[in-house]
Amino acid sequence: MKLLVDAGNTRVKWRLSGAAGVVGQGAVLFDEVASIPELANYAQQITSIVVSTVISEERRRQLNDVLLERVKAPVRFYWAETERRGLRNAYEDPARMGADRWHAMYGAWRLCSGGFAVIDAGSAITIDYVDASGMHLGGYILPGVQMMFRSLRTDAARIGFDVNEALTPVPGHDTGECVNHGLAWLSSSVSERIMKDVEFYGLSHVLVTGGDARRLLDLGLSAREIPELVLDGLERIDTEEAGR
Ligand SMILES: Nc1ncnc2c1ncn2[C@@H]1O[C@H](COP(=O)(O)OP(=O)(O)O)[C@@H](O)[C@H]1O
Ligand SMILES: CC(C)(COP(=O)(O)O)[C@@H](O)C(=O)NCCC(=O)O
Ligand SMILES: [K+]
Repeated sequence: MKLLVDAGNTRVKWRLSGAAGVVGQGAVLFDEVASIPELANYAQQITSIVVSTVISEERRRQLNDVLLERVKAPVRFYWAETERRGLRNAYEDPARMGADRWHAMYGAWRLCSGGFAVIDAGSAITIDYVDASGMHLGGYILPGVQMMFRSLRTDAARIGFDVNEALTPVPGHDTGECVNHGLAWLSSSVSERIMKDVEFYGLSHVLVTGGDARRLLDLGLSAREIPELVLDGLERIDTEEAGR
């Protein structure tokens, strides 16, 4: 069995894959990784651990140690690349790109024929466009919704509000509404702009993933949600590398 891990800045998404397919998968906070039941239950059957991560080097080492305490199997980390099977990275220095972005793009590349947009609504929101030839046109990095709520709460003295994540992008009549509706309005504006870009670049597919994907969909993004797109791309890459 193979344990696949997508360790983002908020949650660690994991998948246990066996010969017959997915045995289990889930998402936990970083500090909860040690308590994933499948790690203990399948420790003897896991023969490799495969990781895509964007966390700090210190946390990467901690994650590596937590996994190895429970599972005696080789851990392999995969990072963003210049090119793979026709998908070409726009970054001059691909090592600077978050591994999750490359793995999500690769998952989409293997899934779709034609150009596509990939949106990963996580701690940060990433948007990447790839044309039908596999050329990465480039992308955007935006603060995620929790990051935006936190910044208002910590950086503005007189803004007190309860987060209710109302999905009503209409003008607010008090501080709480101005903040909650404001972020809904901003998210709906992002969704609308993505749809305009998709038309402008002639892309055929829009894929969305991440913990806040549903929010963007509810605020107007017309896209196909693939919750485990990063893990899908990571699994394909590891399978290809194993076959070399
Ligand atoms: N159980 C949860 N715990 C934390 N965040 C969650 C949860 N469910 C949904 N979310 C939302 O998902 C976002 C994190 O998405 P995720 O894709 O896990 O991020 P990352 O890949 O950066 O770790 C948070 O900003 C939050 O709004
Ligand atoms: C932009 C990100 C923080 C998104 O990560 P996440 O929100 O999923 O934790 C991550 O892709 C990253 O650390 N990127 C490095 C910079 C870059 O991609 O150019
Ligand atoms: K992510």
